[in-house]
Amino acid sequence: MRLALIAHDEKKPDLISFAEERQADLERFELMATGTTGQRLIDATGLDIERKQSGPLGGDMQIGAEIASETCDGVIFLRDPLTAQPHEPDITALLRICDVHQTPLATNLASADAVLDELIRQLDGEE
Ligand SMILES: O=C(CO)COP(=O)(O)O
Repeated sequence: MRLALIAHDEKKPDLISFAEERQADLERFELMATGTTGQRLIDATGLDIERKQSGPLGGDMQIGAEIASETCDGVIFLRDPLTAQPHEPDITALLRICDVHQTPLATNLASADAVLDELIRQLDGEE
């Protein structure tokens, strides 16, 4: 099962803490991330993560393409709701394509736990 991890700059510390707390669970997935998020997560946890471009350079669109291809099963995207992003259209497109494909999407820490728990439940059912 493939999971995407993304965080805006103000939320990267939260995502790193989440990944540290849930590292054993995350290791069960094929992970992908936008560029800077991925590097920060790798540095902090050593998780094996496929890094896409940085978000403003097209990383959100690359993850959107994975969702459109049905090669990404869930997204944890800790958005910063208080800071304008130069690539807002890409962010909107990513959220939209998740809805089009019924891809589980968490946009804050509380729902990140819920989405990860559900995907783990599905993984356990597959085994
Ligand atoms: O901007 C982002 C998502 O919209 C995240 O990109 P980075 O992980 O490269 O910072």
